[in-house]
Amino acid sequence: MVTTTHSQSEQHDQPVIQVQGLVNSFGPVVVHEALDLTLKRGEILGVVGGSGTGKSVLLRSIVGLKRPNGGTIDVLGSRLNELNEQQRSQVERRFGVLFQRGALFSSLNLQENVALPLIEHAKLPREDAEYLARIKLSLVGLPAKAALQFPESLSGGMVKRAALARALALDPDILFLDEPTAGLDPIGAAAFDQLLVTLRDALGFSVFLVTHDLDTLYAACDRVAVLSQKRVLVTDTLENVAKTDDAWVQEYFNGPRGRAAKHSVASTISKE
Ligand SMILES: Nc1ncnc2c1ncn2[C@@H]1O[C@H](COP(=O)(O)OP(=O)(O)OP(=O)(O)O)[C@@H](O)[C@H]1O
Repeated sequence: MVTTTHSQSEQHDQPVIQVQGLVNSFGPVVVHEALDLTLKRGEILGVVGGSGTGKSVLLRSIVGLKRPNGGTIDVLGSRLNELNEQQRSQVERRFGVLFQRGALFSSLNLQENVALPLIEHAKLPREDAEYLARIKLSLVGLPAKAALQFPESLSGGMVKRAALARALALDPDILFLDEPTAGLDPIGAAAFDQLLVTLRDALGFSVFLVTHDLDTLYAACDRVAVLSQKRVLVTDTLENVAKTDDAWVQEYFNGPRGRAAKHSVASTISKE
């Protein structure tokens, strides 16, 4: 059984992530300046913004892959920059991460791929880890026979599902997804969005979701955070964000693609 250590200071009604005054730069290039962001418990937060606004850098700062140049990041009741390495890895064990190019290992079949974090981090014996891996693979809607298949023999949608199963291997409290529907056809992308919502409802994790996909925002996100001008310009429901007086927001949400995504969700709801 996988167990997690919950911080005693963690309160149920606290946000699971609170970023305040975040600064990130690479040499002279300042990416974030006084950036604030909150992820509430159990929500799916869509993080959007123009290319190069720092969505991936923000994700990487929170999961510990980029050390911020300033500000604070509180995750699950712990202030990250005050933790020692061991405390930090305990917090990070409660994350599930699916990177855009977060490829599976091509030399391992799906069950071995998903079992890997269970063997490495939860120290489970291989047989138990692979048994749990098969459960995770079925949780994301893959047929039993897929467990023994190798990534290269599968469709893009199936690989994405398997990568999601791996991100869920350690029963994370927070799932980080970077462009999860990139490269999928619209039907595969819609199925992935639906799966994400179903799993969130069933398992109760919180989701930090970087995306360019307007359909995903409409279909899966409870709130949307817009990155612009080195900070989070606005975080609100999609309806309210779309009313924000900002050129990029207006073009993105109320331009032709935004209107099409809105219409497509409205017609799906009316058919239900
Ligand atoms: N390791 C790095 N070294 C130097 N600059 C970097 C590094 N990583 C990111 N950057 C810069 O930080 C800025 C933000 O990058 P980031 O990848 O977070 O943008 P993004 O909003 O995710 O973009 P996109 O939507 O195109 O994926 C860019 O100007 C990028 O060139």
